[in-house]
Amino acid sequence: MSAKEPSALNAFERQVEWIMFRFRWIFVILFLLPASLIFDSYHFVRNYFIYKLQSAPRAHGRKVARIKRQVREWNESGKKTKMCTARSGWSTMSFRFPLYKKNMTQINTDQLVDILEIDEKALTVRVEPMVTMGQITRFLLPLGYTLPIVPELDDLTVGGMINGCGVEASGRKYGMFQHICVAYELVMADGSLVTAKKFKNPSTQEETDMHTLFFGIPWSHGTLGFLVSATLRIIPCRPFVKLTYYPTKTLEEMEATLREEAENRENEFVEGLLFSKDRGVVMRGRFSDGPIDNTGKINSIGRWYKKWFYTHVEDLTKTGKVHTEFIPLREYYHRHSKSIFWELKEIVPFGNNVVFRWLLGWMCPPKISLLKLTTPPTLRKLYDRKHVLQDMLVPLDRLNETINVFHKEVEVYPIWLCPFNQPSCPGMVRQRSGKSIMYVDVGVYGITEKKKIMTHTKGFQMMYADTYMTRSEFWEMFDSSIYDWLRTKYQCTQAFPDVYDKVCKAARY
Ligand SMILES: Cc1cc2nc3c(=O)[nH]c(=O)nc-3n(C[C@H](O)[C@H](O)[C@H](O)COP(=O)(O)OP(=O)(O)OC[C@H]3O[C@@H](n4cnc5c(N)ncnc54)[C@H](O)[C@@H]3O)c2cc1C
Ligand SMILES: NC(=O)C1=CN([C@@H]2O[C@H](COP(=O)(O)OP(=O)(O)OC[C@H]3O[C@@H](n4cnc5c(N)ncnc54)[C@H](OP(=O)(O)O)[C@@H]3O)[C@@H](O)[C@H]2O)C=CC1
Ligand SMILES: CC(C)=CCC[C@@H](C)[C@H]1CC[C@@]2(C)C3=C(CC[C@]12C)[C@@]1(C)CC[C@H](O)C(C)(C)[C@@H]1CC3
Repeated sequence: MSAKEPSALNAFERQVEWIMFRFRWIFVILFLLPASLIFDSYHFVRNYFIYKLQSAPRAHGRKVARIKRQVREWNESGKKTKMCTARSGWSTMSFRFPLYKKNMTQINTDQLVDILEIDEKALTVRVEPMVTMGQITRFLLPLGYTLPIVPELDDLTVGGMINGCGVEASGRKYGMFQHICVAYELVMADGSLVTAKKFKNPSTQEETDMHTLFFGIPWSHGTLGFLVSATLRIIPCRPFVKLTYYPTKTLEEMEATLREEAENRENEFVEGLLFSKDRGVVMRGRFSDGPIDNTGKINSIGRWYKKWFYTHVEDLTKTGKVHTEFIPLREYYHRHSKSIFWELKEIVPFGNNVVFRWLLGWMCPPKISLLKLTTPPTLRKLYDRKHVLQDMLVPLDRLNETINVFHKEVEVYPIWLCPFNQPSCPGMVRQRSGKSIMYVDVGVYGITEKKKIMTHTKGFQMMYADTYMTRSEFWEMFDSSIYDWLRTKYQCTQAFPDVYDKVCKAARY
């Protein structure tokens, strides 16, 4: 790790920065909360009608034909620049704006926003890539199904979760988002439409190729082709999660409890939160029909007047006692949305105050995309210097070591701990042990006075976060064997940038 150079700001600039940071809530409350509500209501009504009219499956063919035509036109016009999606930088769920988009041919995938079909026999759902997590849970839960993995923030998209990556507390059982995918429909660089999927015993060259492509897509950030639909596994669910909180008093106890619960086959969800290096809580959840056996009460944490989830958890750790309660399933899935993990406290410092919650909590949270769109450059610079955003995926036995590094270098709490199962299969994220290994996502998000640039860390880094790696460090972390082969086979080198050129610091503002 190396220290970041302090930028030379004069006293006036610092004051402007400080005022913008401290009083951003005025703008957020007056403009962004109502705008977010209008935006979400519009999409809710639109999706409702599309669902009722059942028009999405018919429209899908037309949308795909349009994308194929755009790619063919790019081929015919001499392949002057490389291609990327036309999704605007401000609407993506990462801190940075992708600079690379300006100089590329943008292929419009923005209309791919619908759920296409549910197959209750095969237990799958077919969706377009711009479908969001909030949209999926709203659709599936009333039917008694859920995705095995629902990454927290409502606006995360299926395309982002597959081409980037997605983790959630059920990862202990199901792995990462890519591991619940059954098939990808892709428009390739030559304008052809292919379906990449897993074959038990690929028998033809075509099947072998599609099998390999299936493993190559996750983490490739749209540098192999355009995803136009994905078939995802679904599982039956129940209306509540029975959640038990185990407070821990040392890092060793946290690691041991997290491992024990993550390896317990009866658990559906396991997640940890560290509030200081030693003090934390492990939460284990199981599907449930509610408090029929008097083992706890219902806590509707998603209601507008309820405290932010992580503060509720912290209060429970202070009692030092094991606690059990029942949380409605959808509210559990989106438990970190209302407070944007713990980021909203920097933006609306009194957002968790009981009066604010009762009066305006129903409009929260502001949409991340609108927050991003309206972040002035001055504030971006401040976040650049003082804000840490890191998700490190490390084997669970490295947890202690990783926390010690984060504690020494940035000391930001809470820290999010999300165990997930990493199978030994090919792809960019690769462990070659031949068996599945329990990993943990160590998520560090927040303002710090001690910001350092994380360069040498063992494990895998999620690429939406702050990355300062060189090209060689990047390819030391990720496995390029399938990726390079697919890039050559499908003429991607001329059509798309290399994944490093999309995620490195220079490519993002
Ligand atoms: C010069 C060159 C030529 C190539 N030619 C071809 C080719 O003709 N056809 C082709 O398909 N690929 C080809 N590839 C890609 C090749 O499949 C990958 O590079 C290779 O998979 C990585 O090598 P590996 O020894 O680590 O094998 P692995 O990646 O471990 O495994 C080989 C294949 O087995 C399957 N597999 C392995 N583990 C699992 C698992 N847990 N679950 C399900 N499936 C699994 C995957 O499909 C994988 O592609 C080529 C690569 C190179 C560099
Ligand atoms: N719980 C979790 O796991 C969380 C995960 N995240 C991270 O947030 C990131 C951003 O999410 P989100 O805003 O939804 O996604 P983005 O729009 O940021 O997409 C991420 C990448 O995937 C590519 N991509 C997206 N859709 C397609 C498509 N249809 N075809 C080809 N490529 C595509 C994009 O390519 P292009 O550059 O061409 O647009 C981009 O490089 C994710 O990658 C994830 O890692 C963030 C918060 C929580
Ligand atoms: C793997 C997991 C669980 C990741 C969670 C990531 C979140 C904490 C990230 C994703 C998007 C994110 C980077 C964002 C921000 C905070 C951290 C977020 C929410 C904020 C809201 C911080 C304030 C900034 O001014 C700005 C609005 C630009 C960003 C937007 C994106």
